[in-house]
Amino acid sequence: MTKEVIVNGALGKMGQEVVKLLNRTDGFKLVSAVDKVDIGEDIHKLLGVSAPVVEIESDLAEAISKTEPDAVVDFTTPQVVMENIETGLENGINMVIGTTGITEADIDKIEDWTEEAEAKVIIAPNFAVGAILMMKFSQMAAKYLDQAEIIELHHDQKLDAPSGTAIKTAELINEVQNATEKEVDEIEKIIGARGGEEGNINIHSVRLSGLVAHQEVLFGGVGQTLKIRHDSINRRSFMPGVKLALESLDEVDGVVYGLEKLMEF
Ligand SMILES: NC(=O)C1=CN([C@@H]2O[C@H](COP(=O)(O)OP(=O)(O)OC[C@H]3O[C@@H](n4cnc5c(N)ncnc54)[C@H](OP(=O)(O)O)[C@@H]3O)[C@@H](O)[C@H]2O)C=CC1
Ligand SMILES: O=C(O)C1=N[C@H](C(=O)O)C[C@H](O)C1
Repeated sequence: MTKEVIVNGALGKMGQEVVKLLNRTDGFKLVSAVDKVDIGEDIHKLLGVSAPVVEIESDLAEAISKTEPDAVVDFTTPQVVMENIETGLENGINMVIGTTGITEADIDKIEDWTEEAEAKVIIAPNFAVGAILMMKFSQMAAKYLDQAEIIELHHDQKLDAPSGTAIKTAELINEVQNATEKEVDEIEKIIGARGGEEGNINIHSVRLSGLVAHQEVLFGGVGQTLKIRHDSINRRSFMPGVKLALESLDEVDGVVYGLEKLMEF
């Protein structure tokens, strides 16, 4: 059966890719596109996609009530993502969330909402399979190497820092690493030079035009270092993960946090 999908943030960098994914993939149909500008315009025409007209809507709740979709895919902003999830779930709609900025406390809240709504939510800070492997390998390495720092590098239009992927990676490392106390009293001569801290892990955020989404996890041990790096060189890298999440909605319950939960290891 064809899955009918709304893309929220459809004019954004990721939203556009998802619209194209739905168009080229059998079994999926875009039924509405929601964003803040170009309201009433045909999203397919704007993106140069040859497909039936789908007008851009300004309001997610209205788009849901007009189209009654099987799922909403959300790539908007950390500021509005919780409101969007609440709107989707209030209407009993399953959601696939790529937008970052969702905290552990937010997940507790979303779990409550899904129970009330009897709907499901899949949240993935990163939909690129290679990035999932980078996080998994980092967690494996952290059992054996006691020190780690993360450098995440992104395009200069990214609003949030550090990236959702870096936070999730630090959480995974913190779960298993035997953190050692720092042996020196550091003096930070320029504030922020040592990056931000998530648990025991320092995270450094680089923003430059020319970049897409990249991350290095650096480990240190006695007399050795290990570097694990992933590069998304374009946004199509995230699409197999988005497709997997949409396909998995029928099989999951409640809230799933992390694409790795849908993969076999
Ligand atoms: N999980 C993953 O694999 C990935 C996650 N991301 C995350 O996805 C999010 C979006 O990234 P990206 O596409 O690069 O960002 P963009 O800024 O390119 O796109 C966001 C879009 O959402 C629109 N928007 C903002 N508020 C609303 C709203 N209330 N309702 C509907 N649309 C809205 C924006 O409009 P306007 O510009 O006018 O504000 C914009 O068109 C970020 O959090 C990013 O970190 C990104 C890549 C991969
Ligand atoms: O904003 C982006 O571009 C990305 N955001 C996600 C994040 O914050 O981790 C995923 C990926 O890194 C691209």
